[in-house]
Amino acid sequence: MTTSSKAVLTEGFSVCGKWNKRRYRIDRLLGEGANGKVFLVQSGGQSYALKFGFDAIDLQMEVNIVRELDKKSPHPFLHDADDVEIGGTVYPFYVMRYIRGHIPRRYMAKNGPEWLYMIGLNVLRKLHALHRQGYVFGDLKTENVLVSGYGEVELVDYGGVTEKGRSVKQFTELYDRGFWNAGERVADDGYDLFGFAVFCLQLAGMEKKLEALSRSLPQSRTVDDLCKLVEESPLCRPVAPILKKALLGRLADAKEGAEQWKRAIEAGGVVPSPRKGDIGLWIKAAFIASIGLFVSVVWTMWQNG
Ligand SMILES: Nc1ncnc2c1ncn2[C@@H]1O[C@H](COP(=O)(O)OP(=O)(O)OP(=O)(O)O)[C@@H](O)[C@H]1O
Repeated sequence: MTTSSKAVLTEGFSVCGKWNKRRYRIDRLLGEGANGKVFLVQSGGQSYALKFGFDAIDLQMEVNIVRELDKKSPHPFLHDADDVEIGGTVYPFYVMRYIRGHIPRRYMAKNGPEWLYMIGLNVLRKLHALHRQGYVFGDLKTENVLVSGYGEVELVDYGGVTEKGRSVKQFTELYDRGFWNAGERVADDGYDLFGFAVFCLQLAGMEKKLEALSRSLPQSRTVDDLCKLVEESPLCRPVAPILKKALLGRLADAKEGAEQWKRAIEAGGVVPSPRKGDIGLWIKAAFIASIGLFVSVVWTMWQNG
């Protein structure tokens, strides 16, 4: 199988799978990383995210992981995996649920920095769910988290997901425990929790200082410097003890992290409240959902005589 990053795929272009014969119309580019390009596509009146991989083997490994995780999920993430032939070259791709959301920075710019607390709590809960299945996310970073609604989060990019106990296969240096001389690059709960603390520092306005520290000599990079950044950041203050424990590997797991985080933000009175417009939307959505439920109950009763 040959792959290339040079495939020119633009709006309006249709991709038809070589094996499954499903057709996807490209709407727009959602994002691009080191491993592939992700497009918003339409098929059968539904929106999906379609990822073209730059490396066929890496993409296949990613698909295998998503398939494995889907086995225990009530909402499957993977929709299709196939190849497409364009101009005589075969490109592998997979199609997944489209996540409507913004990267945290954009969400926080729109809604306020205090949303860091809700986003953080929900990321810890997502990590806990993944860890319970025996995997570590690996490449946790701000680009791989999408936020919507009341700070709800979804993790995207399963390329770094690694079975516990193995070497982390895909990571980003800035978030990597090994890079900061704070532990091994081995998939355990603490690896993701370390990345989570750096993720929070990034969102709490410490990105320039983090970048500067990351340029220092490898032997002089220490976790103590990261702990100092936590102390320096006013936004981190209510959750500082938890972030420091995450950096120092002193949290038992993401569940403990989430419980402590929740208590800290409640005690600190920093739980963000939804905007008025959003409350209205929720009430409307709940009302519509209850009508739907009522109609389906009446329908079922009528069907059963
Ligand atoms: N299911 C999805 N729904 C919506 N947007 C998505 C989805 N999957 C990916 N994206 C967007 O596409 C971007 C790139 O995707 P992805 O991270 O999978 O690519 P990558 O090449 O593996 O990236 P990296 O270099 O970070 O490993 C993401 O940051 C996200 O903004």
